[in-house]
Amino acid sequence: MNSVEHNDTAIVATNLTKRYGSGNTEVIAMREASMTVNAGEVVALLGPSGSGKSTFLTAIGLINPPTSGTITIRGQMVLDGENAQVNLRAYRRQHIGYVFQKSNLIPFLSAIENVQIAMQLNGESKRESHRRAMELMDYLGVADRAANLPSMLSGGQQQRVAVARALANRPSVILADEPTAALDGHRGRQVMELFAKVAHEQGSAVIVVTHDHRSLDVFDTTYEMEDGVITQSQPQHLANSK
Ligand SMILES: Nc1ncnc2c1ncn2[C@@H]1O[C@H](COP(=O)(O)OP(=O)(O)OP(=O)(O)O)[C@@H](O)[C@H]1O
Repeated sequence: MNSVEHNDTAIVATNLTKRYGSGNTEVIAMREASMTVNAGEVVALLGPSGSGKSTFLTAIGLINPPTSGTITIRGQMVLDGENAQVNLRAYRRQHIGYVFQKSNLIPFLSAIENVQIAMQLNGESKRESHRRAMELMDYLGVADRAANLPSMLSGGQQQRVAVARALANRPSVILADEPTAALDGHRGRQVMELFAKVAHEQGSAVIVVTHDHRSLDVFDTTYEMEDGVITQSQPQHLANSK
């Protein structure tokens, strides 16, 4: 058990700053960006292209550490600036589900094997991982493509398999970078609703970077990023009640 049963704060990002390059070519992609997400909360992060959203998400996902600032997940500090406080690879595999802008499926594995492997790496049996992968793919409307290689699926289908893979280990943190960009409006909304359902039912903390303003009512909280700075927008339920 982790050390946090008493505390429902899932993610605390404090004053994250990220500098790429140096001297003339230095880019400050995040400036003292902070965000707290509770277990069971689903959050949208909006902002123009280049504002730093992917940089923020990959920092929380323990893929691209910040230059400075701290990230605490489930009560445990995992990154202090660039310094790892845990085994990042193992931590990521167990606790974080990540959906990238592109699906990043393994090209030589079938769709269902791509979902199963996430569970098998965590020690799940072949049989149980197959059962859960099928259940998730069914839920996402791609069960009939289970045996196909990613190259035989449409972009939207590949992305739905990637969402299934991210949910497979019931992670406590789910991060998605424009997961619905390749989907039509209806499917896109379904995926957003699925994230909200997983957050509310499973207690995961979910952050979704999105440009899709049509589905914002699905989210508990909306943040905006501009020039590397994050601000919280008006709480969604208040905006909706106008
Ligand atoms: N590896 C890198 N090296 C140098 N600069 C980078 C790197 N990655 C991102 N940047 C710069 O950091 C800034 C923030 O980029 P980031 O990808 O985080 O923005 P974004 O809001 O996710 O954009 P988009 O919506 O277009 O995906 C941009 O100015 C970008 O050019």
